[in-house]
Amino acid sequence: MSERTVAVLGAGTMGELVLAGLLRGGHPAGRALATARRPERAEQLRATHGVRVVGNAAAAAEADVLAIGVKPQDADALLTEIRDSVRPGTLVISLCAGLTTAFFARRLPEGTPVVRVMTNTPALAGAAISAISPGAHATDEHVALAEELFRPLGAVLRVPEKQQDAVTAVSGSGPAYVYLFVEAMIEAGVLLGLPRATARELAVQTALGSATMLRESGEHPVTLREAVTSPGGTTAAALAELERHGLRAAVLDALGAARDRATSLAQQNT
Ligand SMILES: NC(=O)C1=CN([C@@H]2O[C@H](COP(=O)(O)OP(=O)(O)OC[C@H]3O[C@@H](n4cnc5c(N)ncnc54)[C@H](O)[C@@H]3O)[C@@H](O)[C@H]2O)C=CC1
Ligand SMILES: O=C(O)[C@@H]1CCC=N1
Repeated sequence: MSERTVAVLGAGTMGELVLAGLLRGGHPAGRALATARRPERAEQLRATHGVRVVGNAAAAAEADVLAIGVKPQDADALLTEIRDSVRPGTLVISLCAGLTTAFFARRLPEGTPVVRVMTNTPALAGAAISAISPGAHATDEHVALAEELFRPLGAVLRVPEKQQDAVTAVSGSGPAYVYLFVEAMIEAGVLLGLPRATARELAVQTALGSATMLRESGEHPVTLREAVTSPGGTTAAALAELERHGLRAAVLDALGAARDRATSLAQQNT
């Protein structure tokens, strides 16, 4: 990867995380480009990362790998802008929720390899999970390049493209569900009389510890939950309330809604 020039087109929240990961992984800043819509944003990217910030067409003409970090609704306009500048064999990597590799292929020169990646914001802490799917013209080598680009952000895995909308529902949007749950635990702690700082420390460390246990023990969540739940005890009382309020059904419906939204983004942007 280090001998290739990588451009992040639309370096917003996710694009900047990809850029930062690339540079953290030792990629020379001289071989990294970014594009931005606002001049202040361009200046910020230059100052923070020491990369060149250029126009979309110039980036597309120079780079060997293009990471597309714009919102799904902005992808069509961006692709129209760069189409005539993309060189044969340039690898295009989409970060966009919902949009298919076929959407990109239709708007790029014939045969352009496209790889679709769904990552998530814990990339900021090197703890993302990035799911990678090759499009029609992407080879194993292209997927390996995408893996190399996303590995500094955290874990990577390959998934068939037809699973990407479900992946988006689970892990792409997933951090928001976890933050909501932790936020609710903090508020509940405050309601029970704990100082806010104490409630925050207890809730955050409990989320971190529980996630660490899930990963390191390899146990099923049910087994870990049962180990916390004493007969007639406090946890059983709490879990009964969560079930009574339909937590499980709410999660099923929420992830279904996220998946459906990803699918409709694709339908609105064919
Ligand atoms: N935020 C998240 O947690 C995740 C987002 N994604 C996907 O990543 C993509 C980006 O999302 P965010 O980073 O959250 O959005 P964002 O709004 O922070 O970043 C998009 C950036 O693209 C820029 N942009 C738009 N059109 C442009 C153009 N023509 N030329 C240059 N720059 C342009 C915008 O100014 C903005 O800075 C989306 O497609 C989203 O579906 C995927 C996984 C997680
Ligand atoms: O909310 C969204 O549409 C993006 C995609 C996954 C996470 N954030």
